[in-house]
Amino acid sequence: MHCVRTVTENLYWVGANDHRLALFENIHPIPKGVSYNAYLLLDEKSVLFDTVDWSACRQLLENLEYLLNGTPLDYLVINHMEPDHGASIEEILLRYPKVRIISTEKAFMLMRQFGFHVDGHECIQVKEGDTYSFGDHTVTFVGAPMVHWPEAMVTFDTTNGVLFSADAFGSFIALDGKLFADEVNFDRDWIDEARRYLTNIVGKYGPHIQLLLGKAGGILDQIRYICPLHGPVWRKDLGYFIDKYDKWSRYEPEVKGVLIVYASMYGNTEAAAQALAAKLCERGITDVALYDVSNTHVSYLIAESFKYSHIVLASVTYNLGIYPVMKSYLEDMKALNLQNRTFAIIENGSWACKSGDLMQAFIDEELKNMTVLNERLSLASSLQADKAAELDQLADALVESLQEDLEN
Ligand SMILES: Cc1cc2nc3c(=O)[nH]c(=O)nc-3n(C[C@H](O)[C@H](O)[C@H](O)COP(=O)(O)O)c2cc1C
Repeated sequence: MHCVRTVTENLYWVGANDHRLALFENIHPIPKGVSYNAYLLLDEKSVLFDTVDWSACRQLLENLEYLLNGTPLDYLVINHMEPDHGASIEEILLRYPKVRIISTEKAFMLMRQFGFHVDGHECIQVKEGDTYSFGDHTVTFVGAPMVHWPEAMVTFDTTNGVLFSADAFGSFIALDGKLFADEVNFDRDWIDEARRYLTNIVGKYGPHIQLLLGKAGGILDQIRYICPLHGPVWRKDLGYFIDKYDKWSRYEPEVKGVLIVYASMYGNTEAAAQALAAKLCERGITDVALYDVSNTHVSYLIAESFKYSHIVLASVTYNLGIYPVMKSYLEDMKALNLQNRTFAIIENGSWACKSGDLMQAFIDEELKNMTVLNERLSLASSLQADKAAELDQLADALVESLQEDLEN
């Protein structure tokens, strides 16, 4: 049975939802699922924009069969061939052998690498600025390399103002009947997962997103719909989401507040993290989030690190090193290019405390444009009363730095 939604006149969402996949890219938990979006335009010619993951192929085929109603599929536009969108290409080619495929040179190369068997079908190679008409609708193709693979492009329909934005403006969470961002409470229920999607999947490529935003900026007044490959379609308040993307891709914090991430085996470092959180709240800084690095998947920590302006790292020393899970979180920050944050450090050790110096060195040497506050809290096994003044100094320094940020 088909399951489709109308985007706008003659344009349909023909994708599917996935609640079975536990790990996106086999690494990021998606407890609320994900959607694979594909779109069908019924003009003089019929055009399918992208396909879906192999697990959702059957639903896509039923949706196409219903809407095409016995007529052929004329074109398949592949904006992004990564297997969660491109895996069903081959099945489409088998079912609709006369379909012409439109994509970039690199995408065709990668399709062949992945064994999608496009040869023998008409492959139309397009590049930045090329246009194509399907009848009433004329589209322009715009390169979007590294958002999120090198072959990616986006397609803009100049007739109805629809931007097929590939992985840009996507989000985790299955749609489950809803299609538009204005049909959900996005700022309450979706923004955290949208941030987690963007920062972990494409976070490394901020400058490439900026490039794409620059291109979109030139036609902003013409864009009426943003149709991404995951998550809801945007038709209202586009500026809200574009502004988030702008901040994330410039590595600018969204919130002047404090993220505290602690690594603790027996609870003493955790107690110091909790005491600091209480001191901050007592000083009126209530935008404080606290996480145990050991039981929080790093994708959540990365998303929160992109959100907050200040990050406190509290770690035990472990075999003369940083606690391994904390180290891995720091490595992820580096891999995803996080910049422009202010850090504070709490260290703990029972006989040879090293974690503070090591974390400081990592931030200074491996990360870009970071500041580390001088006020470090050093613990010998547990937080004792004689450290009360140091704890206060750390809280004061964080408040002062936040206030400086707020004034700028
Ligand atoms: C396996 C293991 C290795 C440790 N290695 C060190 C070390 O190299 N240097 C040190 O000063 N403390 C070391 N510690 C002590 C911890 O850094 C920390 O002081 C202690 O676990 C108390 O903090 P917690 O309650 O937050 O876990 C180690 C503890 C464990 C369990």
